[in-house]
Amino acid sequence: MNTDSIQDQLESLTISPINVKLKRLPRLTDYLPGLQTHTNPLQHSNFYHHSDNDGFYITHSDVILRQIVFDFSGHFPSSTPHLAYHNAGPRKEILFDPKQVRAAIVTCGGLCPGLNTVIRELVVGLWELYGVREIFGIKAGYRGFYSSDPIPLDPKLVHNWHKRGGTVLETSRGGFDLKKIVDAIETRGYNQVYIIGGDGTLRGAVQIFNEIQHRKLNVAVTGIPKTVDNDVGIIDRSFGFQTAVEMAQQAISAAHVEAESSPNGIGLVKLMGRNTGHITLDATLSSCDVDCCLIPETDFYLEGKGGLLEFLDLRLKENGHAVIVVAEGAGQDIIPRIGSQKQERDESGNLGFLDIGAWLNSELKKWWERDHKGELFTVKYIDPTYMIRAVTANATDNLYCTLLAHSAIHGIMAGYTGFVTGPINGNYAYIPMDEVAHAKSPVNTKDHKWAWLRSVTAQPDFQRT
Ligand SMILES: Nc1ncnc2c1ncn2[C@@H]1O[C@H](COP(=O)(O)OP(=O)(O)O)[C@@H](O)[C@H]1O
Ligand SMILES: O=P(O)(O)OC[C@H]1O[C@](O)(COP(=O)(O)O)[C@@H](O)[C@@H]1O
Ligand SMILES: [Mg+2]
Repeated sequence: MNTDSIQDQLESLTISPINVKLKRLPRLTDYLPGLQTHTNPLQHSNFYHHSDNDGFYITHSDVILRQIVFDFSGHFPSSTPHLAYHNAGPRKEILFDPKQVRAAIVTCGGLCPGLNTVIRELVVGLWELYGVREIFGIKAGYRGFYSSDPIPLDPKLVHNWHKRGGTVLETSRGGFDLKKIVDAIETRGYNQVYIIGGDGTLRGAVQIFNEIQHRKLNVAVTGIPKTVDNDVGIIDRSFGFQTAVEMAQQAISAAHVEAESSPNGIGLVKLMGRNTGHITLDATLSSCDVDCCLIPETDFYLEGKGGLLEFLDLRLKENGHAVIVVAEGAGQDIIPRIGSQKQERDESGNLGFLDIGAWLNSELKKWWERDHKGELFTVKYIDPTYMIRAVTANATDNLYCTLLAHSAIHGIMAGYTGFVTGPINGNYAYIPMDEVAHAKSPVNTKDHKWAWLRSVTAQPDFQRT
């Protein structure tokens, strides 16, 4: 169909009913049917003006479609159901009496810019929007539930936390003991649990939620997805990611300056990215200084036709310098392991990596010595690791963290449980927690963005012919 006829067709298109499948969210009333409802205290707030039909309150029938891009040339609407999620936001009726709420907040896993903003906004939101007065911080990750006393939190205490990197509550890996955690939740009398963490944390949160249901406790659990690597699926992107990309760019700029300022200079930057190359990819695309971007989602090799060394040889001849950016999880298969060297795991069970940056640095030097002995050459290796995540969130991420925190509060107050809040197509949605805990988000090397990267760098595709 040509463009004009599609235009004509769209001008008068009637869409027949779309086949939508709404992702059901667990609610406390699923297993505690007698719970009383309360009017949302925002109804009496001086700051929020709302009437019944101004759209301020979100109803259970307000949904967000997962897929918003369609092919109108005959495939829409299809018989395959379109997934939909509940829209986040305040509900007119809530399932908690704010005076009875005892909220617990915990941060788990690695750091990410914006953690303190989420904590701050959970505290301020619970306190100011709903009038909750019992809010507790759990120290140092999951183990804090059973191994230390909680920290009472209030808006005064947290007022400037968004200006600090890291997490004031502290975090840790490992220490997940389901029975001890749920026992502690029960004994301490928490009835709202806010768990901020990545895929591992969310898998633990699903178990906590299941155990709470099993014990029929009046406790709602929500997850707030945190990952500097942006490797959690379904949501548009994770908080802190943009900030990390900005920081990564500083390292790339420095590598570029160093490389440009030496004959045959190579700038080599290693960035975070355990299983995904999102930070590396976005930092490369936004810097425009990178000659080759290496990520875990695609293999690469050094020697021979179409390899990295041949490519660098050409770039150095053409430009006199080159910049390589590599994600920490890339190239793990090509680094030789010494003897019985095993891949170690951290306390959470995540595989440790061989150092791709240090290995490339040494291989590049060996290559030059072998093939270009006597010619000037330098590699400047920059490994900013923790510098890209141990910073405060930028303005965009701060705003994002605030909306996430408030959305999580509204959802829990409405009696939803076992859910995660996150943006889908730019709108905040409530998503079943077990779905997010298992959804990955690799870089798609078949899509337009990766093709764009390849066109910007003109790097090899590393497909051996
Ligand atoms: N499959 C799992 N089941 C229960 N708890 C888990 C699981 N995976 C990780 N955890 C716990 O979640 C916390 C954070 O996990 P980790 O993988 O370190 O970070 P992240 O949540 O950022 O992925 C740790 O306390 C860890 O013990
Ligand atoms: O903090 P650690 O244990 O040194 O871990 C570093 C890892 O943490 C990350 O920043 C993020 O990992 P998580 O999302 O699992 O917390 C990875 O990019 C990196 O490999
Ligand atoms: Mg993880």
